[in-house]
Amino acid sequence: MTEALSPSALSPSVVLSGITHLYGRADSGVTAVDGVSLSVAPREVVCIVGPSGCGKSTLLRLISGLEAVQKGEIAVDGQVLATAGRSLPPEKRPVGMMFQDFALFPHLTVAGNIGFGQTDRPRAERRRRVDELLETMALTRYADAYPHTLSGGQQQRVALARAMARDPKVLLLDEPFSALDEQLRRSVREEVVRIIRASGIATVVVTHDPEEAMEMGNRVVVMEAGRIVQADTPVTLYQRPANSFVARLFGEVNRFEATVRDGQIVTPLGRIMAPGLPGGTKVEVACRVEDLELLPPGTRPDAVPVRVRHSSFLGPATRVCLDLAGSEIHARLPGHVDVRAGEELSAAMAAERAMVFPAE
Ligand SMILES: Nc1ncnc2c1ncn2[C@@H]1O[C@H](COP(=O)(O)OP(=O)(O)OP(=O)(O)O)[C@@H](O)[C@H]1O
Repeated sequence: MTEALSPSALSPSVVLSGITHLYGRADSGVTAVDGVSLSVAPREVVCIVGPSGCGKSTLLRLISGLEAVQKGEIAVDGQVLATAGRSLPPEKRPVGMMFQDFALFPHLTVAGNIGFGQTDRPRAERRRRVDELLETMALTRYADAYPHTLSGGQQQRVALARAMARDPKVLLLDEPFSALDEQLRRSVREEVVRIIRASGIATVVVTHDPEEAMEMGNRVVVMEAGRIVQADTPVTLYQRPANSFVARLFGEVNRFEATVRDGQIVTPLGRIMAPGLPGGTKVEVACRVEDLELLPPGTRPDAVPVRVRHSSFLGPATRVCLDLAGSEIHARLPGHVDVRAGEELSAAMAAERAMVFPAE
């Protein structure tokens, strides 16, 4: 099948409906994607984040056409690209893809790389688009250079330009910054986000780095074992995670098992009001390490005694490991905090920010 299958009334942008994907045999294979439905609005940048093997790359490969859809439907800009057994080939899809290793052609110049694969356009138009992209990416002076003579950040921009060259309706970026070192990554990331937002192309970014997802995405989709666990804005994901896995993905937490009694949950760090939860319900209480306050002993009635095990200065913050009645908890305090191993302190939890989940 080489032509579009049919227009879909549902899809203003990218619409994935009920996608399930299995590698290998039905009885012994791996379900890489398990019933995923997701829409991406025009101009939206959606980041898919999750641990290794959760199915992120498979999802991108399905949208780009590198993998055939087995179950469900993929539509882009109102055009159904793939359903089970029927698929538009990758080169016919209005999709631009950028890979983690950039995958530039070493024997082609920068301009050659950007213009590659646009044979369906008149030469003059192709040239104009390449020039335009060279300018957008601040690469005009490198037009005739070969990829190996460029820095990692410049190569990144060439790869992005190539992905954008055919004016795709959707851009797919798979771990776009993993080949760059930490320092370069931050500045290149800002630059790439600026270019993508200015282009207005709906974009799906796959990353295993939650901070990267929060920084880039209007919306962040958290995947675990082939399924979407939560899709929300970065602020909502951080403040109201759907479960303990999501809470832990976006920052270090202290976790306690507890049971609801008379509308309250008693934790080693104090009481939390839990109106509406029936008595006897087993729960997990999670408290972010930055929501723990450390005070001199005896300063507040709601604080509990702790002893410092050790601390690490991390630059913007100090991470303190504490003994709380024989178990270990952690606090993260802004700046440099001078605490010593063995020091007695008291710890108070910001109860209003504590998160309560069903016990696992
Ligand atoms: N070609 C393949 N053949 C068999 N199994 C595969 C294949 N590609 C991926 N898988 C399996 O499918 C699951 C999902 O893989 P996928 O690459 O989509 O995950 P991911 O979230 O992108 O992981 P990573 O962050 O490590 O790239 C994994 O269990 C993986 O081992």
